[in-house]
Amino acid sequence: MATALHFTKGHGTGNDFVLYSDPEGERPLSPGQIASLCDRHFGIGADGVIRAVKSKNLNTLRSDGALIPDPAGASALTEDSAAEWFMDYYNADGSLSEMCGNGIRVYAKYLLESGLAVINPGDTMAIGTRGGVRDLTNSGNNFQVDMGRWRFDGGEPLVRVKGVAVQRPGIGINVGNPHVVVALSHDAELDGADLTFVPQLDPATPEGANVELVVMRDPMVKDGVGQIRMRVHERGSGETLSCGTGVVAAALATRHWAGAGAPNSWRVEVPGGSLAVRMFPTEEGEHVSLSGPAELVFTGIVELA
Ligand SMILES: N[C@@H](CCC[C@H](N)C(=O)O)C(=O)O
Repeated sequence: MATALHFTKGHGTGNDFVLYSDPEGERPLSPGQIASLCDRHFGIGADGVIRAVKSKNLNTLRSDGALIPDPAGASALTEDSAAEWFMDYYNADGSLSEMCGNGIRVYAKYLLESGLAVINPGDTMAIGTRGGVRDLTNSGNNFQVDMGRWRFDGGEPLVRVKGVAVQRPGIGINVGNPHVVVALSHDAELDGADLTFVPQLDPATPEGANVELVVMRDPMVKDGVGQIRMRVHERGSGETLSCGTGVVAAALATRHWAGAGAPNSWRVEVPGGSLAVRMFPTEEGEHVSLSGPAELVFTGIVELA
């Protein structure tokens, strides 16, 4: 039986999402339904699906159709009791991801515009994710996300990318979700990469990884801000026009490669626009933030099988 789903389409620097509201946790979708919604020919078309659900009601749909509570919701509330809303994020192939840096800004805008939450300019709101609670600040026309602690993770696998002549060493960085960042030599090499194929990692990681290809701008630092260009192959979604967590991982990797004296503010250009990254000290160690636009484009109703 087909049922109707009210949705909103949104994007952050061209990384696009289907968002829908399910505060009580009555409508989690199956991986097949998510893949159908994201299909660019037979569905709405998107890089991912975001379900707006209250943290206390977070659940998942088992393959036999049973709804089971997801402990990530309770964990979010334990971490921060203010994290009333949870970003339940799925890639275009229906797989789960822990975190989405563009999606969370679009999600905040969706909560705001649909009257589900109030985030006045200058206000900060805590949102639960499977990668931990994230604080979002409404800075007027943009949103800034405190992406929290980050870590080197996953070693330095060799990365083979179609269209790039030789294998390159990457660097594994986790910002809630897993990334491998690879430095390329120049713009032509970045433009020549064929990201319709999944980059091959050696050794492969069981949970997979998002792979970012990066080129430093010339000069690499302008007015105290580091500048890089990036393309990305997202786990579960393929090449996208932007990836917020990938942008953060790329800035962290480039600062690491640049060594002592490298800046803590970065501007990262992606095919869909540009995003700002800032590393800053906190009592619990260094945090990193991501700032950029969030747009809601249209709403609609879709019939779900
Ligand atoms: N587009 C996102 C990342 C989405 C999840 C990613 N594909 C994964 O599987 O970890 C972003 O803006 O961060």
